[in-house]
Amino acid sequence: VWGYDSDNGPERWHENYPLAKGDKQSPIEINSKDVQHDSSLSSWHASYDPGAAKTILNNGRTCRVVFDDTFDRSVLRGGPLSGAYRLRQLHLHWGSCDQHGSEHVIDGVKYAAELHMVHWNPKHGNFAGALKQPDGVAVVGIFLKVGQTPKPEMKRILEEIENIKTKGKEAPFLHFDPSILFPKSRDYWTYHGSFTTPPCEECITWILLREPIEVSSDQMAKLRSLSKNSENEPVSPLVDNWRPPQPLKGRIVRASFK
Ligand SMILES: NS(=O)(=O)c1ccc(O)c(NC(=O)NCCCCO)c1
Ligand SMILES: [Zn+2]
Repeated sequence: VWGYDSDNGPERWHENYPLAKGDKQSPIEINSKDVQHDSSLSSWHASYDPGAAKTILNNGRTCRVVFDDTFDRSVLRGGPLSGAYRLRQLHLHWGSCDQHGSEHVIDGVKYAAELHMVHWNPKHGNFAGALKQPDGVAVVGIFLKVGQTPKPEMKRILEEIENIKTKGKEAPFLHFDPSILFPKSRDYWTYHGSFTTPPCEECITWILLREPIEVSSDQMAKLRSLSKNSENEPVSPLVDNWRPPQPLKGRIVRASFK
């Protein structure tokens, strides 16, 4: 089964998931000098219902918060998107130390972690159907940087980690509006790419926020206290669950800002 170790990691995913060698893979390295400012890009808007939050779980590969996406309850619209995309889940990728952990790399900078808010286009019926469409999924990516003024909003997710230490553990996670995690600026980069995990379907419009949010080193340590093993297996820390940047293959990255 795929993972992030040397025997089942990103360099070998293509053996079982051929899409991993596609021309529109994610993440990518973004070099500001190659980015095209697109003045026609509008601003994006999230209208999330805190009541849609359901559970938080450790699936052995990430920590994920799941939302009710059975109707247009929490949606993202605008920016590069046409129509309203439903929020389905959010999860994170992080490193074994503060110096790396993000999937996208910005002008050579790797952040300590990257938070993904995953939305899908209901015009394709359901999430499984959306995975087969180029405009099926939209993921907002937020970079986490270790700093001195950590955002209190991350506290809620990190407090819950105590209850989901090992793979398969799940806990109720109610009354949570993830838009509190957004940074002040709405500036973003956007490009067309894929899931950063197998099967790596190329159905994602990526919306990467330029301004990172701050977390404390203790908060990062909390994230790294998660285990990828089940309860009665040998302890194996859940860290470095990030895919390295993939070939751009001629894709254009657009910026909403100058
Ligand atoms: N990183 S991403 O492109 O935003 C992304 C968005 C939605 C996803 O579902 C995945 N994949 C995922 O969560 N895989 C780990 C557990 C699979 C269960 O074995 C990745
Ligand atoms: Zn992700």
